[in-house]
Amino acid sequence: MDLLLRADSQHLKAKLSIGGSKSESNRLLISQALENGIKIENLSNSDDTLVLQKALQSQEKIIDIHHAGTAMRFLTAYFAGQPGREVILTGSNRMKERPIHPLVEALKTLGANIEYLEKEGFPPLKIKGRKIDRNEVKILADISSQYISALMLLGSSLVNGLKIHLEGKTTSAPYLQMTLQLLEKVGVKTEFKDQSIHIFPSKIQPKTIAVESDWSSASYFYSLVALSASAEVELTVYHEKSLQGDAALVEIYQQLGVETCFKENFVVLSKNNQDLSSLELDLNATPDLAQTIAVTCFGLGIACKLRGLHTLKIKETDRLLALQKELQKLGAAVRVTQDSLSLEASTTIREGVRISTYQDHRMAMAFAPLALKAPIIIEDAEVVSKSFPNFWECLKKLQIISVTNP
Ligand SMILES: O=C(O)C1=C[C@@H](OP(=O)(O)O)[C@@H](O)[C@H](O)C1
Ligand SMILES: C=C(OP(=O)(O)O)C(=O)O
Repeated sequence: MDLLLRADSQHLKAKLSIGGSKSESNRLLISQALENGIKIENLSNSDDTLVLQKALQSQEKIIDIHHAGTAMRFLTAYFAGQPGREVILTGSNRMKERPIHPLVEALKTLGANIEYLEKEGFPPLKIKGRKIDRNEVKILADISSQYISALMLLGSSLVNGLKIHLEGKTTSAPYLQMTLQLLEKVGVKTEFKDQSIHIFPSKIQPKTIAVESDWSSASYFYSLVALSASAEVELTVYHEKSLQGDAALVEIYQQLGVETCFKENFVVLSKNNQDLSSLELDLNATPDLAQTIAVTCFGLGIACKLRGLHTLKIKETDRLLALQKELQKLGAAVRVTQDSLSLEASTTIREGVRISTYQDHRMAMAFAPLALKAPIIIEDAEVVSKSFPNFWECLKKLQIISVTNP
């Protein structure tokens, strides 16, 4: 389904309830599978969470996690440590191109039995679960933090705990902190010192945990507010103290003219004047914000230089190339390298351009706010369900009107 989007008003006013964080939800689902007394409130309704939940309940031999990176990585470690269980873990065509060898090799050194069924180093995998009693492992930390979170979650179930030594420059570091803090919340003792993470032998506690709403999903409303004439947009449930690294939005978008006011369990976003002519950021810690920020800068006519983006090439699509192609269609002058994107300030935005989304939810959601500047067509708009199934409903509440299959 393609959607033509146009804004009925440049003034945004709405109260929106955003779904639970998929990252927090997916970690807690693994902890819950290990200790079923754990209760989760405000669980994400994203496809990535539903697919993980279904996989954990399934007794089937073949488990297909589609596009969900965290599900693929967390389940690889989880099933490797389930004695007597044998599964084939597979995913979408794109998932079969997303590397998993650092995690598989680390698990094998711990004694796991895992085979690659197609291409060496990539899903699908055949996993024969075993009791894992070795307790020390090293892993490359610069490709995806999800491998390390997967090991930490497994470590919380091991009788001897687990010591994980990180090699190379850590990418997406706040996601490791999120895993550690959620493990602590369910009673697992952890320590992260220098380049080593220690998960101490612990008994997971049957706690009730409330998931905060998803800050990556909030980014699209920050972009909308930045591109509006004026705004008063309430988003629930958010707190000033977050486990999610993408809460860094608050500071980043302050530079782009968005003010955040924290209330009891929600935030109010409003529009301030900004006179920035260019923005330079290292997004190594917050890769999921890159597309939103690049598009906001384009819409505001601000130049930007975004660095620390090497992981974008192995996400749902090659996000650097996808951004470059689609921004160019709109008239942008943009260059990309293996790990950066530079955008020149532009004064015009072409109208009625069809934006391809490359089966990437964030391509659809990052470009949608440009409807405030010019009518825009988003192709395969249903892709948003990977992380944010209610996204288009929220846009409707902000009077961004959509026409189906233009
Ligand atoms: O652990 C997580 O929940 C995630 C970690 C990040 O991936 P990488 O560590 O692969 O960058 C992020 O991009 C992804 O959306 C969610
Ligand atoms: C990269 C993402 O997800 P994953 O790696 O879990 O598929 C994302 O949600 O932007």
